[in-house]
Amino acid sequence: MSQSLRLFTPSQSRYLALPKHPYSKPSLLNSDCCIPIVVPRHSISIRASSDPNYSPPQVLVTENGKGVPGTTGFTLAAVPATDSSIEVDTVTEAELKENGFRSTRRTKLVCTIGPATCGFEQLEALAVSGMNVARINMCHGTREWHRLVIQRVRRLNEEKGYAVAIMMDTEGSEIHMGDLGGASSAKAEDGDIWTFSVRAFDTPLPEHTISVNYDGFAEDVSVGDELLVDGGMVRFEVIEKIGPDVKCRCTDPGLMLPRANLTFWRDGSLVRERNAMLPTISSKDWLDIDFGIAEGVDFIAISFVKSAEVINHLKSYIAARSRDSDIAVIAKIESVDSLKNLEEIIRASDGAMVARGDLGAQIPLEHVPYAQQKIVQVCRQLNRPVIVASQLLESMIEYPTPTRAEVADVSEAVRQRADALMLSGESAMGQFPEKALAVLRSVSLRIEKWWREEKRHESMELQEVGSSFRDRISEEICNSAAKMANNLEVDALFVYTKTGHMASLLSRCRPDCPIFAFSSTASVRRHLNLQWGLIPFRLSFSDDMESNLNKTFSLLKARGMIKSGDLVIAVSDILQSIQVMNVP
Ligand SMILES: Nc1ncnc2c1ncn2[C@@H]1O[C@H](COP(=O)(O)OP(=O)(O)OP(=O)(O)O)[C@@H](O)[C@H]1O
Ligand SMILES: CC(=O)C(=O)O
Ligand SMILES: [K+]
Ligand SMILES: [Mg+2]
Repeated sequence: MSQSLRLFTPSQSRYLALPKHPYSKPSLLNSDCCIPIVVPRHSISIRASSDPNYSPPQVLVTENGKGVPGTTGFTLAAVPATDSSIEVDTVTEAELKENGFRSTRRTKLVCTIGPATCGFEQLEALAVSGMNVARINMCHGTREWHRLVIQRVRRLNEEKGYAVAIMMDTEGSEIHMGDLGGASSAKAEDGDIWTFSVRAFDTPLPEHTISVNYDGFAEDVSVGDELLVDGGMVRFEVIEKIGPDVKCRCTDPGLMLPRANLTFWRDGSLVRERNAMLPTISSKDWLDIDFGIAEGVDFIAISFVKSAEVINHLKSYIAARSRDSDIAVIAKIESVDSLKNLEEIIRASDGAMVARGDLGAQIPLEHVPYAQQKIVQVCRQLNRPVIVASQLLESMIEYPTPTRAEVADVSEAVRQRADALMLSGESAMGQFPEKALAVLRSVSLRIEKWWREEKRHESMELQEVGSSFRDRISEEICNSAAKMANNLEVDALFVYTKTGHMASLLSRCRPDCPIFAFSSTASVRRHLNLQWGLIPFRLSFSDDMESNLNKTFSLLKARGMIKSGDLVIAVSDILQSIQVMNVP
């Protein structure tokens, strides 16, 4: 058994397990890592250490969770890289082989994971259907549940070659209802009287009672105010205040979901009393952020961002806590303040989300489409990925087909060339998560195909973003390469990038052809998976572009993903250059 073991470390360096052999090259191991591998009948996990003084890495062979006697004492030896040392997922590979470059999907897809999708097979089904990023919402579920989902996504990536990134979304401290004492929803009927209370209740809650998370609630509201649940899905009128209890009459009936957001309005405008002073990141959020850092999530999305300051604060916190981590911070634009400070917030962030659910509760609904367009545009100008989120396919929580209006809404976000579209309830707790994802995918593909059929190049005038001279050179190279790619109708752009920056600059140009982005770390590869038009590959490359290109061509040709004669433009941040060539 041991002679033929092949181990893949997280960085995909290759090692062979040699039984009872001197530990020759400890420095080749990356870091303290645990490598789960599966061989017939046995599941093996290996602990390796990069410390040269450390005794040979311990190998523990387990079967059904129990150690197998006589199987310790393996050591590791490096194996030269071979043909398969390029990493891409099987779905992309099959798509490239079958349909060619041009038809690959450019718009990325984010799925909120919930009870409907947290199983390994369900997560795998989403990955097969095109999920690029898995989102976990810290408003719901327990820490153990979140950890399990993260582990499953990791396993999927390791075992199947996907680069599904993990996004953790904070709860934020705006006003919301409690968890309904465990009920999945509560129905409010026309004329019903409900009590909204800041008291701490034991479960079960008294009938027609909703707990509210914000202590100042009962003082801030006034009799006559209109109380909106989830941005108006259900409406109440405040009729009486009795200490911590606020009695309300339902004026617009509907279904209330656990932890639904609450806003109150007076004389037609949103009331922001002391709740305007609530911190963007609550003490619970900080604990969740610590959890996210410890678990090494790829993105942390911050709810109800009001200013750039909170983003800067969080970024320095992350940097201090985890020296090598590259967790990206996504600003959720879902409040009046975030719209006021839009540019500086986006400049400070690594990306943004148009969180239309709460945004639509804070500004009049008819303002939301313009806000969306504006946020998408600003993000594009400042070279930050942008996600359009919430209610894209809301009816598919219950029904297997979307409404025409929903399809039109998805199309509009694709037409705006947002980087990514997001499913919320549709994938978290809906009845048709895979069907909903399939709709996002097919609508994206259809719109993108129209652009090609009509030869409609992207025409947005892009302002300069680079600050240093070197950055400006990279930017000019990418702008020119994208333009050349459109004019010469090349098959693909190749970009070799250490940090991912050069790939994002190409993506920003929204070229007609797909962008093959080669990076040497799995983490950069996952981050690139949120950006428009990028097909992220993991590949170790050198400073010699000639040899990088030859290596890539032969690896991709061997796997049938490109063929002789394909026209390619290559750029890199190693050697600032543009090369145009046919695949030999
Ligand atoms: N981990 C989870 N466990 C249980 N239900 C969940 C979970 N995640 C999401 N849901 C359900 O899916 C619905 C939609 O998810 P979504 O992430 O959009 O949350 P939300 O409550 O609308 O808040 P947000 O404004 O943060 O998006 C939730 O209202 C909840 O009912
Ligand atoms: C996604 C989210 O937080 C919202 O739409 O409100
Ligand atoms: K949230
Ligand atoms: Mg929200």
